[in-house]
Amino acid sequence: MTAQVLDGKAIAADIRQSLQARISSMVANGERPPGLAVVLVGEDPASQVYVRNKARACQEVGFYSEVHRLARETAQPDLLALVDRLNADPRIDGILVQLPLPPQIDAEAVIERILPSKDVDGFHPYNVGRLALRLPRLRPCTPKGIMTMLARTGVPLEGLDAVIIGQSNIVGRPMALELLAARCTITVCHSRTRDLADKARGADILVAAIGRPAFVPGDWIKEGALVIDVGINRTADGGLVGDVDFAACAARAAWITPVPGGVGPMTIASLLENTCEARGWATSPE
Ligand SMILES: Nc1nc2c(c(=O)[nH]1)N[C@@H](CN(C=O)c1ccc(C(=O)N[C@@H](CCC(=O)O)C(=O)O)cc1)CN2
Repeated sequence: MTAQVLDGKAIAADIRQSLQARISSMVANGERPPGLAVVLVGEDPASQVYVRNKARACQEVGFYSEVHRLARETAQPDLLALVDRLNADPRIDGILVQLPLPPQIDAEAVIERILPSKDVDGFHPYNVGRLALRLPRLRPCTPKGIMTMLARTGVPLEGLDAVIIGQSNIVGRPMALELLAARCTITVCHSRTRDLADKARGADILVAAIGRPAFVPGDWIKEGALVIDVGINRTADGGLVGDVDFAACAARAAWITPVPGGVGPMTIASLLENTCEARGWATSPE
């Protein structure tokens, strides 16, 4: 089998186009556009790229947006004070603090300070809890974007065996909750998992979110599987590779996401959708 490529870049462009049309007609009717505040602490090069891409996407669809760039040495009380101001700002529907944060800042304390109704990352315990209860409000962007891509395959997910490699709060854990809600059977693997290759070989859906370049070889892939690559690993020559060996895995999978141009752009598209939802504008279900 040779996999069909799930083109996240194209799906994200579709989503932005329909949001842009919706927002311009709402604004023409006198409505205030959705507003997003993005906060970046420090100069991590990858975070700078993601924040720039988020700001550009906001501009493209017609959001009100602000980027707050704070020094790497910023003290936690100063960051919390900014979050408080953004919580109280009526132009701002969504607040996102780019992760990772420098070591002097407790990321959990910052996330918990954001009003759950403005938590467009979906990381606040309230939003994670609601997802766990199958009563989702604002859903974490990367798993939400992956669910949108899976829906585009047209493959019914119910009853499939899903294996997730990686147990992070940003991807692995909420991904498990999303796929469980879609009635898949879930295995979450991590650094202590035994017989990882055997577990991966049983997967109808394999999500690789481990942060190790080309970690998943072709012979871990079940014939006809859906392979989702969340990895963004920078090579010495400045290129990007995912967590799966793309060519070898594509030879066995039915569907596969590329890196770049797969999950990454969908993360940002989901952020835009979440900001519309935080504004009180429902976006269409996938
Ligand atoms: N507050 C958050 N921090 C982080 C999140 C998050 O969802 N919220 N996720 C990741 C990074 N991330 C979003 O912020 C992110 C990663 C990658 C991309 C993306 O578009 N990638 C492109 C390649 C871009 C490049 O050239 O580097 C692609 O895959 O095609 C968007 C968002 C950690 N932090």
